[in-house]
Amino acid sequence: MTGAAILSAAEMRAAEAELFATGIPEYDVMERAGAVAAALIWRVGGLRDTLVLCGPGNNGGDGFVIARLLRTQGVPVRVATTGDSRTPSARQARMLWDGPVDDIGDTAPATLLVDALFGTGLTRGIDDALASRLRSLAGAARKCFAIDLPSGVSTDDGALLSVPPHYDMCIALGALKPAHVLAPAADLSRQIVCADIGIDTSSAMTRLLGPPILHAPARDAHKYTRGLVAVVAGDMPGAAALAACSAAHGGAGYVRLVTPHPISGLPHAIIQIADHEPDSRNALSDARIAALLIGPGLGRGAAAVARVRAALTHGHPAVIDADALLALRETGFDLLPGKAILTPHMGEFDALYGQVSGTWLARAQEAAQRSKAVVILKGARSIIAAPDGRIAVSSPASSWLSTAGTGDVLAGLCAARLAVTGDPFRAACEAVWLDGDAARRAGAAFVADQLIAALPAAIAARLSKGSSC
Ligand SMILES: NC(=O)C1=CN([C@@H]2O[C@H](COP(=O)(O)OP(=O)(O)OC[C@H]3O[C@@H](n4cnc5c(N)ncnc54)[C@H](O)[C@@H]3O)[C@@H](O)[C@H]2O)[C@@H](O)CC1
Ligand SMILES: Nc1ncnc2c1ncn2[C@@H]1O[C@H](COP(=O)(O)OP(=O)(O)O)[C@@H](O)[C@H]1O
Ligand SMILES: [K+]
Repeated sequence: MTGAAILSAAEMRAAEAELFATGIPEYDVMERAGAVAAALIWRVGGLRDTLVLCGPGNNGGDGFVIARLLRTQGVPVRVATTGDSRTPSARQARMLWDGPVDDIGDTAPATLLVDALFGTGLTRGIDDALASRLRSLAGAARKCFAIDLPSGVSTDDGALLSVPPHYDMCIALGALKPAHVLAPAADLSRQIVCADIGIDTSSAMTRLLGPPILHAPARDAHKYTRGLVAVVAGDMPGAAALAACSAAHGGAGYVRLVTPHPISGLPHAIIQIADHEPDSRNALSDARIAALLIGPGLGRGAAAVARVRAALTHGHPAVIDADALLALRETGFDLLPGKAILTPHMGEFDALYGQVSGTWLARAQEAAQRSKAVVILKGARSIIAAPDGRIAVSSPASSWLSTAGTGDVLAGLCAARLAVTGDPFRAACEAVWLDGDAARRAGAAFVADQLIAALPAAIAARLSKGSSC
């Protein structure tokens, strides 16, 4: 899996412990962290007067290193603290700082503010007086930097434990944390930069969604080897039509729309199969179907549940969306094929899985394990979870996606990528990435049809070198 690693506070501590076990002293890692952060602040802030706020733990220790290194560059730096430094590394960093140390309660503001109060060690909301002092110093500064995390956020779920200010840059140390990718904490910083401090993150199971590498069809490809997608339509044919078009533009070799009523206005390339049998038996028994999509416009009630049940008996790799997700409440998850992608938005997620506790990452993970399927929890940032523990979190997508039919487009795209790759997690990751990129290309106020039109360009941009189009 590509994309920057996302580690929880406990995983970060374990990764640091592994690094220390190789013989690297903890303080050296703090120096490294401070050096990378100071270089980033120097690049943005230059010689402007700077106030570094240092807390009692190692986050505060990072702050003392940053202050010392900026000072050696000639930056006028002041440090203000909440009190004593409580860890050995923080004390060492403080000892090496030879400038004055103010009390945070009465220090003067500066042009640049560096928040090194609390990082992954925050256990509860910071008290109101300190939180309000942080906000007023940040409000008086021209630029604010958060070291590792904005002080006052919960590392593992992105909740705000107190009311933090907004930052121009958050410098994540060693790895991203869930609070860097989950709202509301993730929305506090205009820019989030991850600083390499020597932590090995190669085995991280949770990652930011990275750009996929796609391949043009093989030289000897034909429509069936490229992937046959069957889309099952229902009561509202428009949604299935959108999904079918999306599958066709998403790279499938052949798209069949199995529909009870002929749909006009579709591209001729989409083959419509009249479905006069309620169980679609003949239309779906073709062993060449590489991905089945059911849900967009399906409808609800006993007939829809029966249709889902019948469609899934063929065992084709499947994408289950919209109304078909609700039907799964009746059928249970055992009906799902070995390769399946479920695409609930938050409402469908709650309806399907009930109240699952924990962070959104943990909830998506538990849902994937319970249903033994890849789950895309859709939202401004979508979470893609596989039953084996892998999770990818997308960067925020264009908010213009909040328009009717874009879920159908994503479902069709998932089906196309599933048909092409045969790998549900990879397909889901590719689909979410391409969907987000197509939305960016579609610009403002697009409708779902225009999102589909932008898919070929999004795919072309991710083709591997050597792929011809
Ligand atoms: N362990 C390491 O080697 C490294 C740690 N690093 C830094 O260390 C940070 C984690 O350090 P710590 O574990 O010391 O934790 P923090 O520095 O985030 O904060 C912990 C301290 O704050 C106190 N505290 C927690 N919640 C509080 C609250 N609501 N009000 C007042 N005090 C509160 C705790 O009692 C403790 O003294 C990371 O975020 C990162 O910035 C980096 O230097 C990289 C290396
Ligand atoms: N505010 C937003 N910012 C970014 N993406 C969004 C936002 N709101 C919705 N989306 C995306 O738009 C799509 C909407 O899907 P869905 O709710 O199923 O819509 P529909 O049923 O109308 O097709 C999902 O891919 C979701 O991730
Ligand atoms: K901080």
